[in-house]
Amino acid sequence: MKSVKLKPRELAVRILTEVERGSYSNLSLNRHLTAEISREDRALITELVYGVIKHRIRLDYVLSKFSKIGLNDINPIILNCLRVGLYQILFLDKIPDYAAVNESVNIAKLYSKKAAGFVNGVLRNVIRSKDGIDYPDRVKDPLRYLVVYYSFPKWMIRRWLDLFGFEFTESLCKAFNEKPRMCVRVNELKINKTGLQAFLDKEGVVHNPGLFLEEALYIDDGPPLTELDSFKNGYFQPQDESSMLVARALGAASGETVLDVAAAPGGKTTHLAQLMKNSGRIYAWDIHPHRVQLLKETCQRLGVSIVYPEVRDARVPDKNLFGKFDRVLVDAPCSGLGVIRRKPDIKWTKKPEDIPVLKREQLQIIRVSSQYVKPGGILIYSTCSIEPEENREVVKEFLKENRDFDLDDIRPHLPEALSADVKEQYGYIQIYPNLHSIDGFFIARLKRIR
Ligand SMILES: C[S@@+](CC[C@H](N)C(=O)[O-])C[C@H]1O[C@@H](n2cnc3c(N)ncnc32)[C@H](O)[C@@H]1O
Repeated sequence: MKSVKLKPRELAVRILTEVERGSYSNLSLNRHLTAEISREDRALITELVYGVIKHRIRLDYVLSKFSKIGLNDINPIILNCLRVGLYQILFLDKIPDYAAVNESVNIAKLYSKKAAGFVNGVLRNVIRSKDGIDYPDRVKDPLRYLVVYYSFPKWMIRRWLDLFGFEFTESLCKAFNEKPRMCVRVNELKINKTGLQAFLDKEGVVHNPGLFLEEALYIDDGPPLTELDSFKNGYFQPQDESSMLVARALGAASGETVLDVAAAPGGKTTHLAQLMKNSGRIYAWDIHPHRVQLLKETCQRLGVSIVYPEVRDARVPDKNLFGKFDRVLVDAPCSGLGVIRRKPDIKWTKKPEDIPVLKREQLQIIRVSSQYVKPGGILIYSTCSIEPEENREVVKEFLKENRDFDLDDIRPHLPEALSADVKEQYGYIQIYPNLHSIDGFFIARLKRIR
């Protein structure tokens, strides 16, 4: 059966079933959302897939109250039919409840009449009682309430309650469940901002200015980005504003020699090249060959010619390069717990035991990479995580064992609206989606003082 023949909800059920079997949701969506599918249908399928992934615990909690069969005993495809139907009933106002039920029943019919009857019965029962669903008590059992109502694994909520307390954790959960806006960076090597805005207007794209940065634009509606001529011509690069702050914080100037040790797919490398006006040299490494290939393609599309990509393991030191770089960027592999808005699978794929493993790897990478910085040079350490172990603890441990480095004031390199949030010692910033409306990120600026 070819995907293009499937109806949007059928396709959503199929993608969700693939994701449960181990596919990444974004890759599965890209594979199935072919050009033949209308813009509206693509938007609906994406909404249903991400919605069900984001709200899985809450959906299953409600279903288990209305199903006589235990959820583990339901065929995975039928269970996803139920989840897709329920997601529309609970979260999408624009779809009438009866339409959501009928569509799920029709998909179930493809499997068996009995399954269709079951789906119909469960969803109709939910509709009758949807305003009186009994969730865990917010005051008496805050942990379980947050887990169920916002659908996060218990270990994450426990960790955040310890770190931030209830109010902040709840607002963090809400922000992570919001639909992220698509942000792009104007590629000033090829076009200026007004030029790009005019081009996007002609392509029927609805765009709005960045929240913090001149070079950022939000794309709020329009055709799929990668199909636009403005994309193919390399006039912009999809990138969140948080991620753009990293290259800004490094502060590289034209003509300098820069090393980016974990560079693929190249969002920050190509931003650096832009800030350096495509003059100087950027050595860009990544451990994964297929990702280095992506980086090369991005450089080519954006007209960046000062990047020297290489497949390399940043944990392995290269003595010949010690002290050779004006600036080094360590955009470390991390848990990604700051970007759950964009990658909801992270809720279910990351485990608490991953964090100490990542921390060890991050420390290894920063220790080795710091040796490439010239005396007086700058080292940036960044992650898209909000976990202190991967962030300020890595920096703290690194500084404790490296008297050659010190924190350097990051504030002059940040937009004013954010520099106010930099805490004493002024060397780093932690960005949270609930406070700043951009992805969760950590950026530390260190200087080699000896
Ligand atoms: C956060 S991502 C980098 C994103 C990139 N800087 C950008 O802005 O597009 C981290 C990268 O580190 C790479 N990586 C993981 N372990 C590595 C290692 N030991 N050496 C070099 N790269 C590594 C991963 O393949 C991944 O591409």
